[in-house]
Amino acid sequence: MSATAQVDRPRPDSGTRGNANVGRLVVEGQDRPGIVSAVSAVLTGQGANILSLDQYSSGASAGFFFQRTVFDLPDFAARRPALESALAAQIGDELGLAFRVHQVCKPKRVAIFASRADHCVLDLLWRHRRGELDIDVVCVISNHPDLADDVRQFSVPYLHVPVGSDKRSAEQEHLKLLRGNVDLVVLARYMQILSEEFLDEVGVPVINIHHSFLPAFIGAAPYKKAKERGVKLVGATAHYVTKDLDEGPIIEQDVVRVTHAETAAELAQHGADVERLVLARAVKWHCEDRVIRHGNQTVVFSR
Ligand SMILES: Nc1nc2c(c(=O)[nH]1)N[C@@H](CN(C=O)c1ccc(C(=O)N[C@@H](CCC(=O)O)C(=O)O)cc1)CN2
Repeated sequence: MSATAQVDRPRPDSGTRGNANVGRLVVEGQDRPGIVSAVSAVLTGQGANILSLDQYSSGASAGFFFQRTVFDLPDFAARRPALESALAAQIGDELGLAFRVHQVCKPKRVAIFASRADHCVLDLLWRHRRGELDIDVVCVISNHPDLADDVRQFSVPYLHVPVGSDKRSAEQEHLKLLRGNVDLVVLARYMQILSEEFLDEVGVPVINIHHSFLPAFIGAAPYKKAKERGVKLVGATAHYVTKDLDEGPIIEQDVVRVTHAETAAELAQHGADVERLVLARAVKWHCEDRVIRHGNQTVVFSR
């Protein structure tokens, strides 16, 4: 590992990072009275102490319920099976809700895809090196060789998988590298449209940063389209990837003011800062189990 990568760096005091006894519980489903009480009863009944709790109900009648709970469970690994069994019985079977449990000290394994633009992928690697992203960066995969040296400076494997006319063969190569090895794929300005088959086969969420304030300017060259439209704001959108281009559930967005005097290239420069920040927020929130997908929308329990 390079010398710079070994430099002590301030790590945000998350309070729970690396603590093997801390877990996160995400619960979602049809809303009804008493869910918060029932979830709390299961956790405390299994010896857990609730550290924080976020909850949202989408509406009085036929609404949906979403909850994220962080808890401390001594001897977590040994007691997790009993906890999940109790949740399955009392939250799943009795209340008809879906749930998932995560152990905080096991960061999500992330593969980052990039093409030629460096700002988003290098920003994620820089934030990871600084300790701002509690993730395990498994590799960077790109359809171009351009970024290899920059990425390898972060002691992260760089895998060049060219994409020609036969996109599926490239995707098959991707799947060999990813299947079973990652929990999340991040498209950091990766400029290839992923097939529906790939999205089904990769089996984990895929997050993309689109370089416009969706739903404006879907598809390629959004800054050129923005310049032609005479916009006064440019922005970026991080969303989950679906077969429908740039139509997936939005996780985070932001904008920056621009003027008539700026060229499309200058709009892109302003936008790049927003893209980096929006993608980093989305990756951080997803990997902290703060984002719950619901149809084509998301509930985000951000700080
Ligand atoms: N199935 C999906 N794949 C991708 C999505 C998505 O939402 N669903 N988002 C894009 C990212 N993107 C804009 O943010 C984007 C990337 C690429 C293109 C495009 O037209 N690509 C061409 C090839 C361009 C090239 O070779 O340089 C293509 O794939 O034919 C449009 C939008 C990432 N993938």
